[in-house]
Amino acid sequence: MSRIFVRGGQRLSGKVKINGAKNAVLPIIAASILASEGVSIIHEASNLDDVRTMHQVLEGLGITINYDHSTIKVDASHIQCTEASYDLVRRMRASFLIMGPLLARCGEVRIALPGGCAIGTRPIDQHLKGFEAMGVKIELGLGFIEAKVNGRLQGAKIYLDVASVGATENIMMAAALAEGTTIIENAAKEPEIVDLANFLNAMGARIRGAGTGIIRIDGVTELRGVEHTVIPDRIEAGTYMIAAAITGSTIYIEGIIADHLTPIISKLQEMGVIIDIDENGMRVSAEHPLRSVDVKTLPYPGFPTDMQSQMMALLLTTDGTSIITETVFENRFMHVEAFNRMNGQIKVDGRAAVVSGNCRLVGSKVMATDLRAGAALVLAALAAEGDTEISGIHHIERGYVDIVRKLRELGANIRRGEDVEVQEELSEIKALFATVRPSWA
Ligand SMILES: CC(=O)N[C@H]1[C@@H](OP(=O)(O)OP(=O)(O)OC[C@H]2O[C@@H](n3ccc(=O)[nH]c3=O)[C@H](O)[C@@H]2O)O[C@H](CO)[C@@H](O)[C@@H]1O
Ligand SMILES: C=C(OP(=O)(O)O)C(=O)O
Repeated sequence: MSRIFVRGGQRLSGKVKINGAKNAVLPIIAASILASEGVSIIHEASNLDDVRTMHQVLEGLGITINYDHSTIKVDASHIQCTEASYDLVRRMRASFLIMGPLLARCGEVRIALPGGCAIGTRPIDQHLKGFEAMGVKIELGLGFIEAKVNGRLQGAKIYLDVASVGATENIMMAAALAEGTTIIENAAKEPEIVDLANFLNAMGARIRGAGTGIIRIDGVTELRGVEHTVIPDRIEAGTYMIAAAITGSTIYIEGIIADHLTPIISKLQEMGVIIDIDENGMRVSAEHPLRSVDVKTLPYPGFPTDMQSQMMALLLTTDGTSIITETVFENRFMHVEAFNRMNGQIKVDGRAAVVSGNCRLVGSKVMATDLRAGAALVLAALAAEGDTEISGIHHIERGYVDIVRKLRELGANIRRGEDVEVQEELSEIKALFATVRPSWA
């Protein structure tokens, strides 16, 4: 099994370039299903496991899709199948985002219930509530959903009980081809939603208000493929900002939209990190000790839950005690156990974690339990004394392009490799077989 090995204690320096946002490109690929003519050309489609999974999902629908050097081309003029297999959908929650586009284009879909990171129960009731309001009949089978609409989807007024990113995206895509107007109230405001709306509008959709709590979609009868460049990944950028802060280093982060990073920038500044923004990126510079701060995760423009575990790694090294409150997902503290194995002192009480600073992090064998938890362990390992071996790295590879190479280029002592013990055992077995001659030989 592959592992990431880190020897802590190196200062970082130099420049790192941010790739296209995973959470923007996935809905945009799903939205390309809506184009009944023309080819959608999507640039900055990061080379990530999740993007490859979405590629396979569309291929499974019989759509022509081609992925080459961060550019995806989708020709969805012919859709041969409206079913998404359990095998693909369980791997990645965002595959569920094909439901809205398929309902709008084909009037039916059969899709497995979604999987993804183990960070909470993650229901889909708000997606389904939106589709039902638009006239869709939904049947829940064992692990499957079957949905159908007679004729076109009907525009509706939909109030989301929680400002769900996925539900906002799924409903917005369905509504783009619906008859009449759809209004989504208490919509999510994340930058990835604005990027999706920009893509849809370029395709011919009529969407207003994306990025605010009320989105109005006037349905149109057809959409066409267009060319689009995905926004930079604010969570990848935030992760490298913390890499600089946790190692007391100065690095330059290139290719960002600073506005999307406001909640992360202001928290880090509160801690004493110096951030200089210019037109190409930002210089992040830190000297220890940094100040401890309290953090509460919230939907955008609040502090992102996808940065909570990375922030926890940093708070272990600051000068006092901090409280982190996770309000978005009910089970997103799985990384605490691994941090405590590295000599961290964190106590969890419901949705709050009390993080003791001034911690002498010590290298250890730890396991990534989800994508961001994995990234946070890499960060903690950069600051720890000695060697850390991180398993479960398939989680990290879902969402970070070349994290090992990028950190090594910044000066980190980090490599990706196979588990040494397993390798040693394998070579012993190979050596044993080499000495055994079968009787017939
Ligand atoms: C691919 C993608 O973009 N993933 C992001 C997206 O996930 P995702 O779109 O799954 O997250 P949501 O915004 O939907 O979830 C937010 C909260 O709403 C709840 N909920 C959601 C839908 C629903 O029908 N009912 C319901 O109760 C969830 O359980 C959760 O507690 O937004 C999350 C919150 O910023 C991020 O952590 C994920 O990285
Ligand atoms: C939780 C995440 O992804 P997903 O919604 O795909 O599980 C994430 O990007 O941190």
